[in-house]
Amino acid sequence: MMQDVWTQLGPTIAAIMFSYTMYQNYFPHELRGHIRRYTDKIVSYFYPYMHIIFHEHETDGWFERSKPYVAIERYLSKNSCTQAKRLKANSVKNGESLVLTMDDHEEITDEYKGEKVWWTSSQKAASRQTISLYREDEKRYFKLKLHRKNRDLITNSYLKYVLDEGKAISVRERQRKLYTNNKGEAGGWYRYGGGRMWSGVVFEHPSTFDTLAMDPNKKKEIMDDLETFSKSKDYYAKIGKAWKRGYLLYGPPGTGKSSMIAAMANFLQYDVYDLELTSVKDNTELRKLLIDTTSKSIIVIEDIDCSLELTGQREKNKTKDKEDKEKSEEDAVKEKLKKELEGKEKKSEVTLSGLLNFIDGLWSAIGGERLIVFTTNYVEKLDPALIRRGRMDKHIVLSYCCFESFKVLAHNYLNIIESHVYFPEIRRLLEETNMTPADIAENLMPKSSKENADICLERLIKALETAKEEAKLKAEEEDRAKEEAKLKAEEEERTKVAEKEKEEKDPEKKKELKDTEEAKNADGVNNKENGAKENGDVSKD
Ligand SMILES: Nc1ncnc2c1ncn2[C@@H]1O[C@H](COP(=O)(O)OP(=O)(O)OP(=O)(O)O)[C@@H](O)[C@H]1O
Ligand SMILES: [Mg+2]
Repeated sequence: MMQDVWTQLGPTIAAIMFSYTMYQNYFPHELRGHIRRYTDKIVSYFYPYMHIIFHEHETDGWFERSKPYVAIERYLSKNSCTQAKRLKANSVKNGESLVLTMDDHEEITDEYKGEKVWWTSSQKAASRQTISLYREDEKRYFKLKLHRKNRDLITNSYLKYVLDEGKAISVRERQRKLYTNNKGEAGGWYRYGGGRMWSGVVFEHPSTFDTLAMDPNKKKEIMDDLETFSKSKDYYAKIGKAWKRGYLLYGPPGTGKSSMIAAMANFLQYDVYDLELTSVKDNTELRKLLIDTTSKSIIVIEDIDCSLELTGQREKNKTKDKEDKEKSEEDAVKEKLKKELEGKEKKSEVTLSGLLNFIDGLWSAIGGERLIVFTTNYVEKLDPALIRRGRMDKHIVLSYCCFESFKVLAHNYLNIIESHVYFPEIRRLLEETNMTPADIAENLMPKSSKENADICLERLIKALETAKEEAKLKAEEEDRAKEEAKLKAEEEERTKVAEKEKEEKDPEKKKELKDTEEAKNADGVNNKENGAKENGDVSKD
C-alpha cells in the first residue's frame, strides 16, 4: 500500500523539482521578484497567517547578539523543554549552567489570552558578499507565526510580555556579582574612561533567611518589607519617591549583620556593591561610583562609624569660627605637627554632606531598585542626619542570641528539628547571659567526626555557664569600683565640711579668710577694667 503511494508520488516530486530548477536557472532575477510578489498576494488570500522574524544579530558582522533574540530564547526555553523533540543547549554563567532551546525547524506553540501563536527556530546561510569576522556564516532567527486577526494583540501586547518575561528570567538566572570599588589613586587611569570603577567576583555567599538566626517574627517582617519594596516600582513612581530603600543594621560584633546582607541579596537575587569609603577620593568620585552601579543591587557600607569622621563633622563646622578665635598658639603648633606626621598619605576627602547626597540626592534616583545598607556596632555615634528616615528607612537591631535564634542554629548546625533534652537548660542560660550568635555557632559546630549533637550541646552549656560566671564577676567588680568611688567622694565631702567648721570656730582664721576673699574679689574687678581698656571697649564712652 505504502509502496503504491510512493510510486505515484515519485514522478510528481521529480516534476516539481525539475520545474523549480528551470525557474531558478532561466528566469531573470527581476522577473522572479515580480512573480514572487504576485504569488505572495495569492497565497495571503487563502493563507490567514502572518510571520514576524527576529534575527540573532541585528547588524551584519557585529558580535553582540540582539537583545530581543536573547530574551525570546530565554522565554521559549520553558516551553521548549516540554514541547520540542530536539533541543539545543547553550551554556551560560561561564559554563556553569545551561539554557535549553528548541533546535532548528522545531516548532512550539504558545498561548496568550486564549490565542495561539507558533514559534520556530531556523537559520539561513549568510550572503556571500557579507564579510563576517566574528561569527559563523549562518544567520539564526526565530519566526513567530500568528493569525492575522490577532495582529494588534500580538504586536502590541504579547511581544512586550515575551520580552519582559525573557528579561526577568535572565535576571533571575544570571550569575550575581560581589563588587568592590577600585582605589582611586592606585587605579587612576580608570577615572579617565580607561576602566571600570568596580571590580567584581561571583557572589557565592550561602547565607539565607533560613540559615539566619533571629526572632521569627522580626525575620518575617524584614522579608515582607524587602518583597514589597522589590515589587513597588509603580508605587514609588506614584508617590514621587526614588525607588530605593535604606537599611541600618546595628548591634554588637558577631550578631549577623554581614550575614543578613548576604541573605537579603540571595532573597532578592540582587548584586552586592561593597563600598569601601576610605578608598574613595572625594565626593565627586563617590557620585561616579554610584552612577556606575546597576539596578537590582545592594550598596553596602560596613562599619560606617569607622569609615570616615562622619560623626562630629557638623558640630565642627558650626563652631569653626568660635574655635578659630579660641585656638591657642599651642593648639596650632600641635595641629601642624600632626599634619607633618601624617605626611603625604592622602586621606579620603568624602564629607558627610557628600555621603548624604549619595544616599538621597538627585543622583541617587538613577537606575532604581537599589538598597543601601549601613552596618555599625555603635549606632549612637552616627550623625542623626545620616540615619534619619528617608535615608535609612528601616533600622534593624541585631542582638545577642535568644532561644528562638538558638533553635535555628541548632537546626542548621546539628540538624535538631524541634527539641532536645538539653534545650530547657540552654533556654534558662540564654535568658541569664548574653552570647552572640557567632559564639553560639562556634560551640555548636562539631570539631571532629566523633562529636555528636549531645557533645556539642554540652560544650555550649559549659560555655554559657562560663560566660554567666564571667559576667557575674565583672558586674561584682564594677559594683565594687562604684562603691569605692562613692565612699571616696563621701570621705572627701566630710573632710571639707569638717575643715570649714573648724575655720569658722577660729576667729583669727575667719578674719584671714575674709581678707583673702575680699582681696580676690578686688583683683577680679581691676583685671576686668584693665581688660576692657586694652580691648578698646567703647561701651563706657
Ligand atoms: N544571626 C546569625 N545567624 C546565623 N549565623 C550567624 C548569626 N550571627 C552570626 N553568625 C555567624 O557568625 C559569623 C559572623 O557573623 P557576621 O559576620 O554576620 O557578624 P557581624 O554582625 O557582621 O559582625 P561584625 O560587627 O564584627 O562585622 C557568621 O559567619 C555566621 O556564621
Ligand atoms: Mg560584619
